[in-house]
Amino acid sequence: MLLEIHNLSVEFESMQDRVKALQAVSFSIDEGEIVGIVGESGSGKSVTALSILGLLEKNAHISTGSISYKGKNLLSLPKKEWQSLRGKEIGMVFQEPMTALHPTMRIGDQLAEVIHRHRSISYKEAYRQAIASLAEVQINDPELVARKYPFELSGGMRQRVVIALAMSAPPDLLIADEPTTALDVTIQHEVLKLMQELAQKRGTSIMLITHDLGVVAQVCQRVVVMYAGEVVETGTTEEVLHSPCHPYTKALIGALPDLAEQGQPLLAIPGESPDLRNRPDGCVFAPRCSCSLPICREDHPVLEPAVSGSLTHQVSCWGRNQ
Ligand SMILES: Nc1ncnc2c1ncn2[C@@H]1O[C@H](COP(=O)(O)OP(=O)(O)OP(=O)(O)O)[C@@H](O)[C@H]1O
Ligand code: NI
Repeated sequence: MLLEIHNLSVEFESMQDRVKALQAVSFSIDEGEIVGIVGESGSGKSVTALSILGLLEKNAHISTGSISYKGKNLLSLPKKEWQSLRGKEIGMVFQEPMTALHPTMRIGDQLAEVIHRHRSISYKEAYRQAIASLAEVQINDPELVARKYPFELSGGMRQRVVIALAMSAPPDLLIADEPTTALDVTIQHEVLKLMQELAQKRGTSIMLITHDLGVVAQVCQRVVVMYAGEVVETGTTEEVLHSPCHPYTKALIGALPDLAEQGQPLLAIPGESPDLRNRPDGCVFAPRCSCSLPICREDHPVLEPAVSGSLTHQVSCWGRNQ
């Protein structure tokens, strides 16, 4: 197993209150696997990503759990070691490519600089490889693009450059937080395909955060469904999308006209998400659930096999056998 998150809980503290953003999150990512993380806004997807990267804000407090990467718990690693994994072994791509790029540095130099830093080769050779990596992310005329500044490129081109940057080390794990949300649908498709191909070629695992179940259907082998900072269901893409078990997953999928179609953001389901400052004792989804039982308001369910004996398909729901 490349990455194993176990029982991870994260709280944000402020003067007034304490927001429990993640509650006992557990899931894993295997070598070469693309795992989709889905869930409505505020469900804790980005906090999970930032926890792995060691980029949580100062007011965040990891109250329980471990994040084991290649068998080492990142949370107990010296800060320096964790930092050196980031950008090298663990790459990242975020929604807004501009944040990853230096605004006043030419594309070719940015890439060459990173490549030069991670490998023991001359700058000249690194620049040559930078051009090659631009070609690899299917940028036409890479020599020309290498001389441009980020603001001179379209959003889709910029995100390709960021992917080239993230893949240049190359990483064993790529954490992509809604990498294509800001792009238009046809470009989204191309950029995703590109990430998928690069990952396959290099054996890179991807943790892909997305709002788009069509994207999951297309590129992910496994899915983790999050709700209010908890994993409520997980399984192979086939299991989760075709035999969803949790009422929340069912609601998400039921609201979609066509799963195979990309570019359909998750629709809002009725009701409000729970107050993360004051988590309910029972199931977090119970107040919005159309099939809740008396026990759902009292006791917290845990992840258990969705059908008896299943090792992959797990769900946290008292009504799972009904
Ligand atoms: N620095 C912070 N201080 C306080 N609360 C925070 C902070 N960062 C995140 N949170 C809270 O943690 C919860 C989870 O946020 P997160 O950004 O992980 O959601 P998300 O699933 O990525 O949502 P989206 O789909 O909108 O990106 C939210 O309720 C958010 O308000
Ligand atoms: Ni997010």
